Amino acid sequence: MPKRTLRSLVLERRAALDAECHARRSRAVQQRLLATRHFARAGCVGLYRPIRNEVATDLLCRQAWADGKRVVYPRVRGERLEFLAVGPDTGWIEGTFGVREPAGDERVELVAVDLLVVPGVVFDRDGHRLGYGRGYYDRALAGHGCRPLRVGLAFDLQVVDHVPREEHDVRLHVLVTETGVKEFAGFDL
Ligand SMILES: Nc1nc2c(c(=O)[nH]1)N(C=O)[C@@H](CNc1ccc(C(=O)N[C@@H](CCC(=O)O)C(=O)O)cc1)CN2
Ligand SMILES: Nc1ncnc2c1ncn2[C@@H]1O[C@H](COP(=O)(O)OP(=O)(O)OP(=O)(O)O)[C@@H](O)[C@H]1O
Repeated sequence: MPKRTLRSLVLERRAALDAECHARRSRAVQQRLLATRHFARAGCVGLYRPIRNEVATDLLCRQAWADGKRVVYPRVRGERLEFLAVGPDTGWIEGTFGVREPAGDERVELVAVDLLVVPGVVFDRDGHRLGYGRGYYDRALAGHGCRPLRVGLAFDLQVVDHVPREEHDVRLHVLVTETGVKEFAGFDL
């Protein structure tokens, strides 16, 4: 199935989740990640501010702060993503594509991030993902090797057998859904 068809099909499925179901499943996904050694070990965690029924990240953010971890969120700058440190008092402004972005100005280089939660629309069983088709995360992560650890968050309804792949696609190390944590082969975690 072409990327665009797959993307709109899954977006439609995800949009159909009602608020209660979305909240319950988001909690389950986040609790699974919170229970991993990956989260426990990370001193700096990158999150995203959800749009369009993406898995919520609020519990991850609160737990990270409670643990004294550093938390960063992305901001779109032209074709690039920047990551900014965020605390409980950070303000948010409406950025590109309707995503809220930190108002602060404390930039953190991606090499200083231990675990990056990567948003996406469709995910497959080998760690490939499809975003909204602008390539921001693929560009940001190109050439970064194993740091940061790339973790996808998804509802099971977003996972398919095979996502069409291209040369520039950056594979995830770990995918977390409400039913499990999958660590992909080929990485030494
Ligand atoms: N929550 C979240 N934050 C994120 C991303 C993301 O996927 N999710 N990004 C991941 O890159 C970056 C922002 N990039 C984005 C790119 C496109 C769209 C999007 O909804 N595109 C619409 C068209 C919107 C328009 O052109 O006005 C679409 O594809 O239909 C959203 C975010 C950084 N922050
Ligand atoms: N490493 C890269 N260098 C230059 N351009 C890139 C790179 N990675 C992706 N792109 C550009 O981004 C475009 C969109 O890529 P793709 O369809 O894989 O995005 P996506 O994974 O759905 O989106 P996103 O990463 O934003 O969530 C590609 O057509 C390509 O031109």
